[in-house]
Formats: sequence, structure tokens, C-alpha cells
Amino acid sequence: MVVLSQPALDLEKYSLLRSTGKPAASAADIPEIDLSDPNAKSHVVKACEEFGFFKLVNHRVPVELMTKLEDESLCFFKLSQSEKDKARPPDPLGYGSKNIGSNGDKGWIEYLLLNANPLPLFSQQSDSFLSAAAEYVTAVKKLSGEVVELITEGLKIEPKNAISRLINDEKADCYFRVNHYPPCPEMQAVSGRNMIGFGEHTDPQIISLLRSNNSTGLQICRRDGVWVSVPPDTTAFFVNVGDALQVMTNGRFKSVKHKVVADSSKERVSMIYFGGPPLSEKIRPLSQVLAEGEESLYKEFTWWEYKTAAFKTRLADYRLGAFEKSQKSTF
Ligand SMILES: C=C1C[C@]23C[C@@]1(O)CC[C@H]2[C@@]12CC[C@H](O)[C@@](C)(C(=O)O1)[C@H]2[C@@H]3C(=O)O
Ligand SMILES: O=C(O)CCC(=O)C(=O)O
Ligand SMILES: [Fe+2]
Repeated sequence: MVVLSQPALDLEKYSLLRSTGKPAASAADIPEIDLSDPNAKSHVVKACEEFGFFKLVNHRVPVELMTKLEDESLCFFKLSQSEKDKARPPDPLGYGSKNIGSNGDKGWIEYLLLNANPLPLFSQQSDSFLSAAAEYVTAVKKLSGEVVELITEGLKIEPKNAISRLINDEKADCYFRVNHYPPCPEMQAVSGRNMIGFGEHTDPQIISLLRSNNSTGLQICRRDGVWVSVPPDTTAFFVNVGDALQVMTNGRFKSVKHKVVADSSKERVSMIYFGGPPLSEKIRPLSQVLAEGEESLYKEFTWWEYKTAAFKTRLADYRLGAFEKSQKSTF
């Protein structure tokens, strides 16, 4: 039984979550990076410049690790509401439902948001969930380092670990999130519409690696402002450029705006690893991305300063605006 649909949905109350936007365009042009391709580093840079997003295949993370954690997550989400509520309110970490962040954003979603460095030992999650999460996060953390090194090489930045050292640091500020978008039969029956599962936003960190079950829902916003639906692929990862990487490349890469329009007839499960730097790290353009005489577009800030400011914003806000040199500082 899915608890989010109990008691019967108050359709008036949730009317704001009905997706009213135009249907997203076809996904034909979403870049696909094959990690085993010798030219992957140049393709990955092009994908980050043009989309801030790509699909990653041949990544060598065993698909069994993904399906095991997906199954364990579903077991958690099928617990009674009172059991799930014991997994701490999201402040910001823990179990949350319908509220995203603490500034009023709502979504047709329930989730577990965990520190990924190290993973916490919540007693409400079964040992089998935690061991599946630990195995998965270990593999995805390693992969995120490889992806970021590929990007660094593609940008011709040395040393190769100039960015990966930040997300691999023992104090790296990394999160892991499992999102569950339950089906919503009432909405399907009454209006045939889908629901806003996770409103539009960019991810604040350096890089995010997402894997989902076989349900649609993820959409990305192309540079021309067109929303594109991303077809699910249970064997692949989808990689997002985050705000911090936008700054580190002085705007050459743009963090991708994305959202989830949940299919009201089919549940979606997504698992996302967010690679962030240590809180004390100064975030600024890497010297080797700046051409001669080129200045940083951003005021210098620490990750702690950015994160603190970001977590006071609403999902759809343009968080980097306050840190652009052309804008007034809030510090
Ligand atoms: C509304 C919010 C939720 C969020 C913190 C914020 O104030 C703005 C950024 C949001 C986001 C998006 C990516 C990740 O899912 C997340 C964990 C993050 O680091 O930034 C969420 C935050 C959250 O859910 O608390
Ligand atoms: O659930 C998804 O597919 C995307 C969720 C997302 O963008 C996030 O958790 O930051
Ligand atoms: Fe996101």
C-alpha cells in the first residue's frame, strides 16, 4: 500500500501540483557518453557546455547494485507512515514527504536524504537497506570521481585531480537522496494529468549522478528554454552539472535546470548522489579555464557560504545570481 495516497487525495488541495506546462519535446538530442570510448573526454566537455547534462553508459557499476538498492528503498517506502516518520524529519537530512527543503516547496514525492560522507546509521532503516546503500554509494562515489577527472582532462586542466580531489576529500560535503514518486490514481482518474514531483531547480553541488527505475518523469531545460523529457534507462546514469562546477568553469558549463513531472499512473524511484566540496573550500574559477585577461564572473565564496545561502532559497530561485559580480553581494 502506498501511504501518500491515503487518505483519499484532496484534489483541490493538491491542484497546484498538477502539471500544466506544455508537454516536453522529444529527447533525441540528449548527449550519451560512453565511458569506454577513447574520445569520451572531448564529448563530455561538449555535453557539459551545451546541456550541462548527459547520459552515461558503460560505466561499469553493476546493475545488480542499483536494483538491490531500488528494491530495498521500495521496502522502506512501503512501511507505514509512522514507521517512516521515525527516520527523522528532514532538517535537511532524513525522511521527508511532500515538502522539499524548508522554504515552502511542495511536490508529489517522499524521499530519504542522507549524508553520503559518511552514510549515517539510522536505526529505522533496515540493515539490508543500509548495506545496499553503502555498496551503491561507494560505487557511485568512485564513478563520480572518474567522471569529473574525464571532464578535467577534456578541459586540459592539470593535475587531473584538480576537481576530483574536492569530492573525494575526507571532509567532502556529499549527499545521497532516494526519491519515491508514488502513483496517484485519483489524479489519473479525474484529470488524466501528471503531478509536479520535484519542481524546477539546479543542483547546487559540483556534480550529481542519477539513476532511476523504468518510469518517465525527469525533464531537463535546454539552453534554448525548451523542456526535454529524458527517457528512463535503468542501466545508465544521468549526470548533472551543478552550480559549483558552473563557477569553477567561469560559466563555460551551466548547471542544468531540471524537474520531475511524475507519471500519475506509475511510481518512480530515483537515487541521486550529489558530489560537493568540503565546506571550507573556496569556490572560484580554476585558473586554467580563464583565458589571458579573463576575469571571474563570480565573487569568491566558500562552499559553506554558498550552501547556507542556497538552503534559504526556494527551489526555482536562481541561486548563483547573488554571487555574480554584476549583482549586489548579500555578504
Ligand atoms: C528548496 C530547497 C531544497 C534544496 C535546498 C533548497 O533550499 C534549494 C536547493 C534544493 C536542493 C536541490 C538538489 C538536492 O536535491 C538538494 C538536497 C540540494 O542540495 O539542493 C536539495 C535541497 C533539499 O532538498 O533540502
Ligand atoms: O528524482 C529525480 O529524478 C530528480 C530529483 C532531483 O532533481 C533532485 O533530487 O535533486
Ligand atoms: Fe536535482
